[in-house]
Amino acid sequence: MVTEVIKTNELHKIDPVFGQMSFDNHEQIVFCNDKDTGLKAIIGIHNTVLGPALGGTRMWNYTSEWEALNDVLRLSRGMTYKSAITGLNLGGGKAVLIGDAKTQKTPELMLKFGEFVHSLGGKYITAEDVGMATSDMDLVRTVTPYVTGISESKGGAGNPSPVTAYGVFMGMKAAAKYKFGSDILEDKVIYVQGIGNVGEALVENLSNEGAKVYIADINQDRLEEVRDKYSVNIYGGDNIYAEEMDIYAPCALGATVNDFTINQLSTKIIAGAANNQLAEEQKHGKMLRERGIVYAPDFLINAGGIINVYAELENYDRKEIMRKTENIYNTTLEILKKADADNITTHQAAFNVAQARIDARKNEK
Ligand SMILES: NC(=O)c1ccc[n+]([C@@H]2O[C@H](COP(=O)([O-])OP(=O)(O)OC[C@H]3O[C@@H](n4cnc5c(N)ncnc54)[C@H](O)[C@@H]3O)[C@@H](O)[C@H]2O)c1
Repeated sequence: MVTEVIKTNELHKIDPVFGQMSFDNHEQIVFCNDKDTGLKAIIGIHNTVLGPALGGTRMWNYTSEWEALNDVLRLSRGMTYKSAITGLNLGGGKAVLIGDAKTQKTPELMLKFGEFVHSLGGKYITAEDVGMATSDMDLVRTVTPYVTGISESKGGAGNPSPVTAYGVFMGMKAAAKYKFGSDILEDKVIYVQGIGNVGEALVENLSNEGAKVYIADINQDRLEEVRDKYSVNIYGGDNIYAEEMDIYAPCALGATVNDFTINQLSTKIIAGAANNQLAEEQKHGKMLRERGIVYAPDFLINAGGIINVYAELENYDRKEIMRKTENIYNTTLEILKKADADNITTHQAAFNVAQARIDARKNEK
């Protein structure tokens, strides 16, 4: 990678970290580098008022360091509010590894990353995210206890994705109840964008309920595999946003609700697993509200995964995990109603509840 050295007399124009829009009073940002393994990672610790900052590690082939930094800042902030609204005693953190998970993720690199996590003494606890598998967390566990999402055979709660998908399914049902008066998804036209770990498990829940499911992904093999397994339809068009549908479920990467897509959207509900679906929370939240599209806040309905990994820290069982995840239905319905009553966006309504919990704890201290 060729990097230009910024001249010191130009530095003031850049404000590379604290000046970023996505920098929202993060407590700590850790840049990790290891020449031998090629590790380049950023750990973002947004807020630890409620507890240690827990959030997954994402490995992605970012086009620039700016993109990686922006991603980790947005993701770690999201974790703060996700844990807060879910009632967990956790703060918000996240890590990104810069590189292609398929070709650059080696055991040595993961171990080195684990050492960096360990050096933070438990202030940040990691788990899996895009580009990571349970086996990677098992490896990290050999160098630090500050990791969750490890396999069941090693005492962990296993892959969180099916639990995340179940929570999204619950949130989607609540949004349907609010919008259509019934939470039955049979015959509803639902587009699932991204059929990875969470997307596939969501498709399973939806097809069991008899929804008319369309799937989209950049991976053709995966599309065929999931279509054959659940008898769903592969989306063959080139602009998913403009398709007439009841529910759009973004389950790939974030920011798909943005200036380019929002006016094309022809859906009644947005409910999916991807983090940070709104490119700009205030602006795009408002635009969705004006257009009458019900948005089930991502950080609220995709909390099943964090509930699952939290169980590893608190030693609660599968039944309790599923009970807490099922409760996403009730919380979502409350938030949608509250947004209406207060005439604010659903994102803002969820955010306010989460922030109030953080503020209350801060005042207790
Ligand atoms: N795994 C969890 O428990 C969990 C928890 C909370 C949130 N999330 C979020 O949910 C999303 C999916 O997570 P995952 O674990 O299933 O990841 P994954 O890597 O298993 O799956 C992502 C899928 O999206 C596809 N994809 C990527 N870019 C795409 C595009 N432009 N259009 C269509 N498809 C595209 C990929 O090919 C892949 O199949 C991520 O945003 C993640 O942060 C996951």
